[in-house]
Amino acid sequence: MGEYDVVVVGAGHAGCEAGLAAARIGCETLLLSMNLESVAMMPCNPSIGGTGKGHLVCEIDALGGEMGLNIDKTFIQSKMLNTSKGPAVHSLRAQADKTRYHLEMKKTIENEERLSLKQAEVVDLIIDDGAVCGVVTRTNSIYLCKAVIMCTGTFLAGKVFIGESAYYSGPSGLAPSMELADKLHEYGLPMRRFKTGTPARMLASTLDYDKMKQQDGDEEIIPFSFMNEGEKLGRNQISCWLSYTNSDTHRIILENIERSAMYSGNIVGVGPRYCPSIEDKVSRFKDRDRHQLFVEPEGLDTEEMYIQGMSSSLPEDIQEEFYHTIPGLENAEIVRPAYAIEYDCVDPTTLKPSLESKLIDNMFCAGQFNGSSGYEEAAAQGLIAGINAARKINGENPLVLGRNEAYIGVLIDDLVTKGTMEPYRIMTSRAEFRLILRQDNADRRLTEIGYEYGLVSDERYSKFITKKKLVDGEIERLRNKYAEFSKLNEFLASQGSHEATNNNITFYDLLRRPEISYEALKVIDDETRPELNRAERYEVEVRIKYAGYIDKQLAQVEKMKKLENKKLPENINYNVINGLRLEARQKLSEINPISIGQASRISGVSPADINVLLIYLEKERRSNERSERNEYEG
Ligand SMILES: Cc1cc2nc3c(=O)[nH]c(=O)nc-3n(C[C@H](O)[C@H](O)[C@H](O)COP(=O)(O)OP(=O)(O)OC[C@H]3O[C@@H](n4cnc5c(N)ncnc54)[C@H](O)[C@@H]3O)c2cc1C
Ligand SMILES: NC(=O)c1ccc[n+]([C@@H]2O[C@H](COP(=O)([O-])OP(=O)(O)OC[C@H]3O[C@@H](n4cnc5c(N)ncnc54)[C@H](O)[C@@H]3O)[C@@H](O)[C@H]2O)c1
Repeated sequence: MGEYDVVVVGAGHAGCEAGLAAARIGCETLLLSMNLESVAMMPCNPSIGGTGKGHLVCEIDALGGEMGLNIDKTFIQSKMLNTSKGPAVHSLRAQADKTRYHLEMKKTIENEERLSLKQAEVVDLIIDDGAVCGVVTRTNSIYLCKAVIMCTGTFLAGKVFIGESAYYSGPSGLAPSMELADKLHEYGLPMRRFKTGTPARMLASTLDYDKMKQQDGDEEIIPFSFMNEGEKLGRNQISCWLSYTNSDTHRIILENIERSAMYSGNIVGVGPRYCPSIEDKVSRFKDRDRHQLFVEPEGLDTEEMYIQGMSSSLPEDIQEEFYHTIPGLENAEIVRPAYAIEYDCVDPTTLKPSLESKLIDNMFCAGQFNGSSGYEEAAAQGLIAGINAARKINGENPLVLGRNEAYIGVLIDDLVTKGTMEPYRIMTSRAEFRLILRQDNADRRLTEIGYEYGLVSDERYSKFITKKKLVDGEIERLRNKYAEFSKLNEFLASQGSHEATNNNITFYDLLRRPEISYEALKVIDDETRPELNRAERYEVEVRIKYAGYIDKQLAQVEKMKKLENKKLPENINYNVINGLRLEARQKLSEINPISIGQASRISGVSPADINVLLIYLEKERRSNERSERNEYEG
């Protein structure tokens, strides 16, 4: 039916980024989805971002991906979370209009040069000499290609559970992908069974809003994309609502717990620890007398409300009973019941850091297929898989982001190095260099890389360079500029700064005081102060206020880099290296790390094993040097 450079299987959040990235880099790309209604579909929470996830979206954007731009077009409420904590964990979260999010992404894909979107179910791969070179669809069409990107999400052998009922299905009543799942097992890919769940949806007009607490978005809109300015994006259009479970809710759930598919033993898949079902929360945290839940509109043109925090696999009659005990939901009409879904995914330790399979050449993998959970995690991997499929075709080295460069680096390194026994969710606590991996500096960390790899447009790049120059210039100006002594102590007192000074002091040092903001300095600053926008002012302030901590972290990064730069050859035979423990030999052979740094993060590889590897590398280096010299001399 056709020949392409890249075929992407699945047009969820991973597949959309993968397809766009490969096409933007110059590959003729085909994006196949079982159903075009599932393009960038949100089968669960109608929101993008949140703790850790907001960071991923900013990074995707800085590299030239689409998720940030798409949510900026379609958000209906925006909120910065964790503002009472340090800037490292500030996380942007936006409610999306679910349907508009899907339609806007579909439109972007439809209008992208070199990218074709088609509805088709892939049922098999064509593999020649260990490398994938095409796909076969249910209607026996064959598409040949140089690389395939697997992004099948929760559809692969999807099975839905509601109480005692269980049936094969994809999410939201869509068809599951069964044949492809069988083929992947046949090809010997080590597959896993994971599960996830979603709460009920309720009819907005049947809720009692007087009994719930209104949750409005922020006054000031902060965009996800570095290309946008908040003031131009529109405003918050909806409210969310906060309510709580109570002892009646918990009693009903506990009395019927055996009827939950999770507890009856029907579900074999492992669920996400950090998005537990309400059954899990009530049974695991028995001392808690209530759990909070948010009622969130799914869009502007629908009456459906999402009940965040209350996913379940209890039967429908029990769902009716326990949801109705919640203040505000007493008379709620359930329009879609909560359900759990089990699906197949691959063991991510069988992937290289480029996201290419170690078992089938030219097959790249991304998203829920790799054992992660979440739209943002999926999109981040999709982007990298798209870039690396294109680079492999062009004979170039893959893009592998370090743990010090991006949350995307942390996410992929965790998956391919440590593996995961449950759906993996990103969290700020998973990153060791949080203070340098902030949302606000994602452009500084990644836009040049995106430009070099061919994804960032000239327009984005020049916007970034202008911002960089402005911010760096302003920091330099503040470092060299002294406050006028006659105005100083009066200013300090006005800011509640008790530490008066008898010395001259620079604006830079003034700004290091926690109680003094960049904005406040304006009154003692003169006309040389440049006009900065919100993002630029924020970056200036954070970089000065946290300079000490940031420098400390950068020094740690330098240490880590030494280990990351010590590359391990791909064909190393760990079984013949003396001194390695048996477990280390097995794990190192399985993961085949690319560097000493990656090796040191494999569970089961001890510091003593790392020393053995370092000695081995040094011996190899000397022996290579000797043979080179001998060759030269003789
Ligand atoms: C019930 C439920 C609850 C969830 N809860 C949340 C949540 O609250 N928040 C959250 O962020 N994430 C949640 N998730 C997970 C979230 O949906 C995924 O993490 C995210 O959508 C994964 O993106 P993806 O691109 O990997 O896969 P998906 O979005 O699932 O997309 C898969 C795509 O692959 C296509 N496809 C599959 N097989 C084939 C085939 N053989 N041939 C052609 N096309 C194929 C599908 O049509 C679809 O387009 C939930 C998922 C479900 C179903
Ligand atoms: N819910 C599930 O069953 C499930 C299953 C799989 C994956 N996930 C993952 O979970 C993420 C969604 O997780 P979640 O359900 O924990 O929600 P979330 O990550 O969006 O977090 C919700 C939290 O956001 C805060 N919040 C602030 N303002 C809010 C508002 N107006 N409305 C709602 N919450 C507000 C609250 O602290 C609340 O606890 C997805 O990104 C996905 O990765 C969830």
